[in-house]
Amino acid sequence: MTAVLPPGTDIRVTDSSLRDGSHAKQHRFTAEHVRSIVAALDDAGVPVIEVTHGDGLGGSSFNYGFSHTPEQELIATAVKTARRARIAFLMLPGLGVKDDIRAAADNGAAVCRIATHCTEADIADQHFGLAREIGLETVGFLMMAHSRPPEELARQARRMADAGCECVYVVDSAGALMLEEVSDRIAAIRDAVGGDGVQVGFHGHENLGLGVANSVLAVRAGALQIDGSTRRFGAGAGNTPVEAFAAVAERLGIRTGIDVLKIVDAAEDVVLPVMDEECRLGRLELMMGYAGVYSSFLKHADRQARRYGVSGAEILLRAGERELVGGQEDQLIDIAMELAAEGS
Ligand SMILES: CC[C@H](O)CC(=O)C(=O)O
Ligand SMILES: [Mn+2]
Repeated sequence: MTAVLPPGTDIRVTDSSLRDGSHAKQHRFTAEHVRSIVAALDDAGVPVIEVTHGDGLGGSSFNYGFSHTPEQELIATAVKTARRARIAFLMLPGLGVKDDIRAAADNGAAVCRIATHCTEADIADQHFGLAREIGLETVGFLMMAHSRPPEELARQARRMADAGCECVYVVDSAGALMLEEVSDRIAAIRDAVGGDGVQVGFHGHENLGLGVANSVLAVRAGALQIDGSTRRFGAGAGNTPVEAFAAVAERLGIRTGIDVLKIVDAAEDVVLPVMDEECRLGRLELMMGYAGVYSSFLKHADRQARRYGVSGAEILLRAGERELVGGQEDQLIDIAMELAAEGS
């Protein structure tokens, strides 16, 4: 079932605080965190709330970081707590498997979001197929979308749509896309798949401070689904802040269905207290947007910089030059060792 926009809205917002924020929280979410955040977002009218380990189903591991609480328990808690919102989960084929999708559906999740690197949509064929078969709504993530031109993303989007994806997202994993670079990508995908009723979405990060502006341009180019995280609770400098986006959208006449006063209270009184530290646009975060590095590499790069006594910014610059993709976090160690050997 392609996402039907909630009555009286122009677009649908998905809040990713309890999934992308898992990177910032080093995957230490508890059931109580999920209960309090879902209750507040649901009350503010956020229509979709994503809950999973930061790296998706099956992400709890030595490489990515172990979850405090099993993610299926967190998903079940979110489903029990939400009165109106649909609960979504993320999965990266290979990290998560089809049985994980079945388990999330059994726990009541309604939206299955499947993420691949933006050149590798074909690895998700069977996962979209299964998700549709068991009645889940499907969303596809083309990650690191800054790294490929609009026409290539459009070809990958076609592949996802043919496999059963109902909304293809341009995912600015590195927070590196700037303004028209977003519009052009959204428009190319909309032209490629929109005729078949497939929607287009945008997932932004704040590493260049452009999350809200990029999201507005995405809507103007035809995106019907927009991601954000309340209080920017996400990887890197965080995601497009839902409360700021809701306020700007309202001023621009774009109806999100989110109550601005309630979401700013949720940001301040409920989400902020759960964060270990506020997501900020500091040196390393900015460097991720500048160099085009996966936002979820932030904590890993920072850890290796301290361990080897080298510059975190230099690590990120090299990671950008090498076009590292998700799953290659261990190469940050190699880069840190190289820098240490070079004495820089
Ligand atoms: C590792 C999954 C990743 O965090 C998905 C995402 O939110 C992104 O690429 O921005
Ligand atoms: Mn993200």
